[in-house]
Amino acid sequence: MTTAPAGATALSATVRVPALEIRDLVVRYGSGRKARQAPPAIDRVSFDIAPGETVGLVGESGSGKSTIGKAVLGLQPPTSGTVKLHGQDITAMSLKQRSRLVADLRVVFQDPYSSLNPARTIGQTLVEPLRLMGVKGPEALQKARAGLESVGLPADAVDRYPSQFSGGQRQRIAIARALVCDPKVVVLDEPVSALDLSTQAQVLNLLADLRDQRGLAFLFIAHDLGVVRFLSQRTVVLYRGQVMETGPVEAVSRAPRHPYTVALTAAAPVPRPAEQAARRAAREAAGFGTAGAAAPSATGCPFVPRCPLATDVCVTERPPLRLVEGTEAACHHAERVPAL
Ligand SMILES: Nc1ncnc2c1ncn2[C@@H]1O[C@H](COP(=O)(O)OP(=O)(O)OP(=O)(O)O)[C@@H](O)[C@H]1O
Repeated sequence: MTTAPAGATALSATVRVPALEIRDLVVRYGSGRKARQAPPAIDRVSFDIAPGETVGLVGESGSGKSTIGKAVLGLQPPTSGTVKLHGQDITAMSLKQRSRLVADLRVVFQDPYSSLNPARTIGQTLVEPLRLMGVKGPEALQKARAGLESVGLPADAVDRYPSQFSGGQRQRIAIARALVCDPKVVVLDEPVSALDLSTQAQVLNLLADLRDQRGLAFLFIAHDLGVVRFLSQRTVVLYRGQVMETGPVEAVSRAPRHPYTVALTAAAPVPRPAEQAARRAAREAAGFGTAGAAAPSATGCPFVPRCPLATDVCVTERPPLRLVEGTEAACHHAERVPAL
């Protein structure tokens, strides 16, 4: 993680301010007593992203990935905690103040078919965010044309409509729209999951090149580690709104230290059937997929009902993140987690 310790003034000149800093984020949906009693959708999540870095946010459906993305983009107000963009707390800003950040913080959504307005030309779509920044007329059009070229599309695509492009090309247009304002942080919400495998690889390569050329910070949201591994330096594994494990993506993928990461990795499809079968067998031999020994509890680890390693302490005490062999895992039994 890239944060300086509190009060580290002498060091501050040499410590890079993270592009994005999330601290103790809690998000609850709804209001009233029932909502307050239910577990929050996001429960005390913290992580940073440095300029030029990609952090992959992974977890099963419903784990809270999109909610974190929405909180970062200001689409869902946090219940508590902070989200800082280049050191500025954006959760405390008014809508007017936030609108000035429109250029610094952008998003690419999953579905390139529904995210582009079919009735607008590509030029109109790309010029819109520039107009909000006060860039208009020929200058805006020139930026739109340059934006298309930067994602490998011809500049004259400005005159065409989304229906004239394939899924991969549309996702390139969505990336051009996100980058046309020269942002610092981009939320990539499952940006390749609607594309076929070879197109996925091309779009991921393009994103990596653009990140490296421009020093962009990416928050890359995906269901499994396999996809984020290609683009991310670090990963945050989420389950029921809590961070289960975080660390360098290679270490977390190769030797996970949380039983949930093991289950998630073993469940992800791999191109070689023999490897897939071996992973499934290892996972079943370790007891994953069967009910754990202990019952779930509001105070303990949320993975207890599915965890083959769970003991009494897991029911009563929420395990803090701790460093175990190169990754940080929130597991009382991280040392006993079987190898993949
Ligand atoms: N608008 C909402 N109102 C109430 N609950 C919501 C709302 N949006 C999400 N949730 C709940 O918050 C939790 C986290 O959902 P979220 O969509 O962030 O998960 P996710 O990991 O992004 O899932 P997916 O991969 O399916 O998009 C889930 O329990 C979900 O039911």
